[in-house]
This record gives sequence, C-alpha cells and structure tokens, in this order.
Amino acid sequence: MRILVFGHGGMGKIFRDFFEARGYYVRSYDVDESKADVRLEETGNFDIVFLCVPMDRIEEAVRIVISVSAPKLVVDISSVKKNAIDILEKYGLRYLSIHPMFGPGSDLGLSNIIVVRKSGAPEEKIILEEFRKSGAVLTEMSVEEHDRKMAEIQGVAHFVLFLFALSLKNRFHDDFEIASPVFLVLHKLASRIINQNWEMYYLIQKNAEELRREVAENAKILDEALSDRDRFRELVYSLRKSFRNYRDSTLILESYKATVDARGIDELRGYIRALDSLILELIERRVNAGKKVAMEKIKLNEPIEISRVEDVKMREILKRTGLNPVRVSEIFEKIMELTKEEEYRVLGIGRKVAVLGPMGSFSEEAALKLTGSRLPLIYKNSVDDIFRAVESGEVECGIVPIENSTYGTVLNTLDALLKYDVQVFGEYEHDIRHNLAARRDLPLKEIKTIYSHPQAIAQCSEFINNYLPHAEIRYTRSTSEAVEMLDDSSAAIVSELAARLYRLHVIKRGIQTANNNRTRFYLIRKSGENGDGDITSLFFGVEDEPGALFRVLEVFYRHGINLRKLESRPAGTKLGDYVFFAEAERKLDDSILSELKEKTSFCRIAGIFRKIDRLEVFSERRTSSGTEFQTAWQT
Ligand SMILES: O=C(O)C(=O)C[C@]1(C(=O)O)C=C[C@@H](O)C=C1
Repeated sequence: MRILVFGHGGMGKIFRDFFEARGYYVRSYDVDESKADVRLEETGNFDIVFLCVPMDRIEEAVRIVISVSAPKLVVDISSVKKNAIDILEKYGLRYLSIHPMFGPGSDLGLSNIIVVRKSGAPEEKIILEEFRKSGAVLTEMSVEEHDRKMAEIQGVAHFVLFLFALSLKNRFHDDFEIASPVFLVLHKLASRIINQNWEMYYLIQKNAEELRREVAENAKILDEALSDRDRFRELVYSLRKSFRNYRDSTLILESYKATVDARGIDELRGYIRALDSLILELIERRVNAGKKVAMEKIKLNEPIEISRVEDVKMREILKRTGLNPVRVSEIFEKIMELTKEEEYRVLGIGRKVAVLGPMGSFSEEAALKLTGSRLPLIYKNSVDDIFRAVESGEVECGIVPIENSTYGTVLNTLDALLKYDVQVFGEYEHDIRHNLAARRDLPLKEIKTIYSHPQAIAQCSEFINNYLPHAEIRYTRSTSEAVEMLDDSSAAIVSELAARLYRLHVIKRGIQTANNNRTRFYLIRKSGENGDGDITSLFFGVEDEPGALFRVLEVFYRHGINLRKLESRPAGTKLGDYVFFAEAERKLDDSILSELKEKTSFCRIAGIFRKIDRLEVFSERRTSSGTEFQTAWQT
C-alpha cells in the first residue's frame, strides 16, 4: 500500500511520520517542491493520497492529484466538512473524510478523530485500524452533525481566544515581567491560532455564526451579573453543574513552565527543577496507565511484553529528536522497563525466566507456551549466561535446550549443567517448525539469498535443495540477526514467533526436513532440595579400568531401570578423562544412590523431575474486594 501525503506542512508531517514508523511506503509531495520527497510526475503511482493542505487549497490539490493519477482512496482531513465534501463529490473521487481534532506537532495517541464519510475501500479499513491501534479515539457522525458540533467546540473556543487577544492587544506584548499561569496559557493559545492559517479560522467562524451571537450576548449577561455579589455567586453556582472536572488543571498550568524562556543561572536551574517535576509526574502517570493496560491484557490473554509495540514507539520517538539517539533510546527503554516491571507487579508476577535470546528464538517460543506468555523473560546470549543467571539468583528459572530429535544432545547445555550449581526441575518438549519468511510476499524463484542460523539451515536442507537451489546461503548467529539482514530479494528461516514479532511475510510454513522435529528443554533452578518426578538426570565418573562402566550399568539393570540417555563428556581434567551423563527413567532412591556411589568415582544428581506442559506463575484469587493475582510457582 503506497501512501502519498499531499502537503508537507505540520499536519502532512504528522501523517507521513505516523505511517512511516509503522512500516508503510510513504512519500510526501508539496507544491513547494523543495519540501517534497517526490516530484509531481512521480506522484502517479500511489494507492492513497492524504490531502493535507489548507481548506481553501483543497480544490487546487484535488485537480493536481487527478491530473497525474487515479488513487484508490483520497483522505480529506479538513475541519469544516460541507465545502470539502462538495469538492470531493464534484470530482467523483473515492474518499474517506475525517477530522483529526489536533494540530501540527500533536501525537495521535488519545486524539479525537471524527469520521464523517467512509468509502468502504479496503485501504480505508487499514488506515482506520492503524489510527485505532495507536490510541486515537474514532467517532463516526454525519457531515451536518460534525459541522454543528464543531461550531460549538472549535467555533466558540476560537472566538473567545480572538476576543481575549483583541481586548489585550495594546496592553501586553510577548515578553512578560509577571503573569499568572492561566493568563500565560490563554495568551499562548490565542497567539497560536492568530498565527495559523487565518482562512481556516474564517471558515470555522462562518460555520459558527449563531453561536458567536450567543457569546456576545453572554458577555453582556456576565457583565451585568458582576454588578451584584449575589447574582454573580448564583451565576457561578449554575455553571458548576456543567464544569465540575478540574482535576488535572494544575498539570496543564504547570506544564506551561516548560515553555518559559528562562535566563541566568538561577532561573535556568529553577526551569530545570520545574521540568524534572513534570517529567516525574508524567512518568508516574505513564506507569499507572501501564498498570491499567496490564489488567486489560489479562482479560485479553495478551503478553505484557510486546516488542512490536515498543519498536514502533521507539522509531517514532527517535524520529522526533535531534538528541543522541543511543542515549534517547536508553532512556525510553528504561522507562518502558519500569512500566513493564510495574505491570508485572500489579499482576503479582515477580519471578523471572531466562531464555536464549534474542527475541523470537525457539527457546522463547517454548517459554511462551509454558508460561502462557505473561512472564518477564530475560534474554541471554548463551546457554552459559542462562546458567550463570540462575546460579546467581538473577532469575528464578532458566529454559535450556537439552536435545533435538535430529541433532541429538546439546553439548554446551550438558557441560554447563556439570559446571554450575543448578538443578533440573522439569522438562518440556517443543515442536520445532521452521518457516521461510521475507519482508514481502516473494516468489521462491526471486529469492537470491537465504539467511539463518546453521542449525536451521541444516534442518531445512531438503526444502532448500529442492526449491531454492539457486539461492545463496548465508549463516547468521541468530534468527533475529537473519531478520536484520533481510532486503527485498532475500528470505530468512525463522520461528513462527519471530515472523510475527518482526512482522514478516511467511512464504512457506514448516519447511524442516523431519516432520517430527522436536527439541527437549530442561527447566533449571538454583540447587536446593531435590525435586520430585519419574526421571533422574545424573553425572558420574568411573575409574580408568576394564569393566568400570559395566559395573555402574549393572546397578541400573539389576533394578530394572531404563536409561533413556547416556553420554560421555570430557571431564576437563586431562585428556582421556570423561564423565558420564545419564537420564534414568525412575526417581533414584537413597539405596540405589548409595549403590551407585560405591561403583563410581563420583556421582551427582543433576535433577529429579517430570515432564511439564505448563508453568503456572500466578493464580487468581477471589477476595471480597475483587480479583487478586497471586504468584504461585506451580509445576
Ligand atoms: O502498550 C502496551 O501494551 C504497554 O504495556 C506499554 C508498553 C510501554 O511501556 O510503552 C509496555 C510493554 C509493552 O511491551 C509495550 C509498551
């Protein structure tokens, strides 16, 4: 979907940045071509055109658009609808008519967008859905109702501000020695509208003729009421019925301080203090909003962490700032971390799970299945790092791959299990399905390069040989690195989760050679009392002499215990020294263990556990005051 924003003023810039941050192809055109991304002759090939020009230039813009192209949809954003709609109808365009009730420099979050005409075009649905998802409040109404309401909302407000300006024009200039916050806010607002396109305000006022008369009448009523104390009190009390909510007016007035032009070291320090308290107030409000989001997510069964939402946000933020982008992203990452921490806290989730990163790994996929995706996952770069985090108590639990049905034992997990002071308390089997994904819907023959981790490439070799023999294979360290490498003619082999997280187009699902490609994961925690279950993992060593291993295996044989796994690993002492790792299909009791100890040079239980399908991390508890979420580490 190609979007052309016609007009690169304040509103045009908002829509251009908005859609670009969400991954759309957007270009802007302006009659002042020095501001435009594309020249007029290049504007022919766009599906949607946003008309972001002053209201008195709509007809001119429409004529230009239709002289070079036939867009599937034109979006009108004017503030008074009657005139604009007449023009769009006159030229027979398929259009969406909205009134975004905000001005240049605003953010779409929480802004009102009124929809007065829809065309039913599929592109329109996508646009409105993007607005809705970004937190804009969409309201539908007819053209007539819109214009009537705008007379009240915009007409009266602007009229009063013009009146304010007119009454004070010879008394104040921009530079105030002293002024109250209310005065400063009104002065700024009046200055704003006075300095914007007067024609737009003229049209808005034209649409509010009757109400303007009423305002003038009311000025007289107010003046008369003020001639008498009681009459004035009565008037104020009658107004209180309609104007009750002034809760956040202090924040509005205090935020005005951010716009003050402070001078001299003391004043500047005062200015920074005011900014700091505003920042703090805003962060607190943000965190509180996050907590409410968390409660909504529970109802919708959505994860707390949604990297797609965070990525879009970060892109938008970085676009807006001229500050060092690395520092700015660090600050916002920290703010989001704080928000997430509080989101987890409000749900009663304090425990953390470490998985192999980066995001989108199969370990994460397994973790999300196991935990129902509500747990704070900590992404580590290596299996060793996961073990370290568990051992040090940084996290309560780690999820590590132990065995793949095609590739066998994951040796570095075994080595780490021997090295670190942790225990296995559960195992989980996960289907590994590889997907061929790209940034766009790419026919197989057009794929020039395939990126992925060597394991994934190997597990999909048959598909690659049969369908992509022409493609060059490039190995990456991880799935997400593969995603980063993608351009318009390459594809990556990734998990379903990674495809979703990075919004890739899945060209083919399940391309792994083995139909039943599964990985078994161990769930590890800090060492403590042994767990319970029907499987025992253990390490043991034997003397370097004939029959030593046989004597140990004989113990298992005699007790009728099946060993489903037996591996030898270098002990790390000297060449030829090995330790054995075994998985016995039984909980080994003390008597068997003491027998084993007699026949081995050392014997250590790595864990007694069972298969689990779900890690319950919190449970709901109904109380007299409602539902509370409680942490419970149940396996
Ligand atoms: O938008 C949400 O879903 C939030 O919970 C807020 C927020 C944030 O702090 O910005 C936090 C967690 C999500 O990963 C995305 C964004």
